[in-house]
Amino acid sequence: MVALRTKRTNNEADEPSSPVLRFGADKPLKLDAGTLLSPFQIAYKTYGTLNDARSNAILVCHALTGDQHVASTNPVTGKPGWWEVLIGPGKIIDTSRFFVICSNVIGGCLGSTGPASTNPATGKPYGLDLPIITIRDMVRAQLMLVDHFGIEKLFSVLGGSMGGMQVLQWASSFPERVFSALPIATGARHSSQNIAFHEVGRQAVMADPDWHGGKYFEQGKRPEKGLAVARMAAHITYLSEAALHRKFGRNLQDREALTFGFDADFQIESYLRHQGMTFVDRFDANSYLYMTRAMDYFDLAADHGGRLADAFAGTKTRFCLVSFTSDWLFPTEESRSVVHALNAAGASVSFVEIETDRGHDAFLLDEPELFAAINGFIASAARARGLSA
Ligand SMILES: CC(=O)SCCNC(=O)CCNC(=O)[C@H](O)C(C)(C)COP(=O)(O)OP(=O)(O)OC[C@H]1O[C@@H](n2cnc3c(N)ncnc32)[C@H](O)[C@@H]1OP(=O)(O)O
Ligand SMILES: N[C@@H](CCO)C(=O)O
Repeated sequence: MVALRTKRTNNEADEPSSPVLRFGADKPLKLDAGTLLSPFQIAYKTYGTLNDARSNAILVCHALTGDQHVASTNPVTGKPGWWEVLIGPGKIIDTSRFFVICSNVIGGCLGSTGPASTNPATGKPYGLDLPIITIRDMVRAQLMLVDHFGIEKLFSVLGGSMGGMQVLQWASSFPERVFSALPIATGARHSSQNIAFHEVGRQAVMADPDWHGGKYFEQGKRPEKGLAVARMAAHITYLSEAALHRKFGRNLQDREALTFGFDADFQIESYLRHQGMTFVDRFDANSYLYMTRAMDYFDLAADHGGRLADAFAGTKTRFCLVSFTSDWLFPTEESRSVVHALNAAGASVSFVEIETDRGHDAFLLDEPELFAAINGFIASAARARGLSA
């Protein structure tokens, strides 16, 4: 695998107490694209201890640009784990009680096989020669990891956004392996508008002359400008108009007056430039193409003859769906249609819509109502599973 940039460090060396582990399956991964991925590797982290009955495992699925560093310092950014507010000893997902697994998805760029990995056929990075990866492929790979642990049934699978898509895919493809499921700020398909935004981002990457048809590593280049623009556009969709107004309004950035030029006069411009610049330090451009494509292709109803309820036929999994009022990327209607389908399938399902102006990325923030919903759902599922408090 090609190292992304100087900021990237050796994960294991950085965190001896909580190392990134690597799993290499001894059989190939059958991809929806019709080919086999072999060999392949999953980078993952675990927190807590698997009990003797192997009944306390929680799989956390990350979003578009997330990673396995869910509950401990991210060695690439030096920031806390992306759900460290939620997961850890004594926290809502209490790792002194549960065994938490979080893996970097296939196609990603934090240690699992992705477009920056070496293609065994050429000895060079795959680039666009990596087959398209789907949400179902990601889940099939995670299943091999779960099998590797000898876990028959996951106590819970949870995640937001693209993580929520994986949760729904798990519950649909392997219902007997999932006791409870918590899909947050997600939907059973990617909408036309969402595909449109992703296409803008991909075109920004591909228009960067440093992209070189995806073979930029071989040229010693990276399409940083294109990727930064892609992230800037995408980042707007993770927030809400109300939150942007509240945080930035029309405030000027480090100046008293407009400059009558194209510098970042406004705070919001400066903020977006910052989001774009910091993103390219931690993410690979080709991975961004693959991750966005995986979300675009996701359509659980289409995989079941157009009837979403059939994706969950006969399920015994307990579900809790969560949406946010200001999320215009995955509006509440998307969650509600999953709830309707689960009701039609006779599933056990609860649903919470949380009032907030923080938009789609509210699931990554300290949202008391979100935490209360997760806490209540996990506690009730744990009682039903016979896991003592
Ligand atoms: C689910 C997973 O798997 S994790 C996914 C990967 N991670 C992410 O997507 C996180 C990136 N997303 C974000 O940071 C999102 O903005 C949020 C919504 C989650 C964070 O929200 P908040 O905590 O409210 O942070 P906020 O949006 O204000 O951004 C803070 C950053 O903007 C910077 N910033 C704020 N105002 C300005 C400004 N006027 N000019 C320049 N930079 C600014 C801050 O310095 C801070 O920078 P840092 O993150 O490098 O420290
Ligand atoms: N902001 C998050 C969620 C996007 O859906 C991410 O980049 O993964």
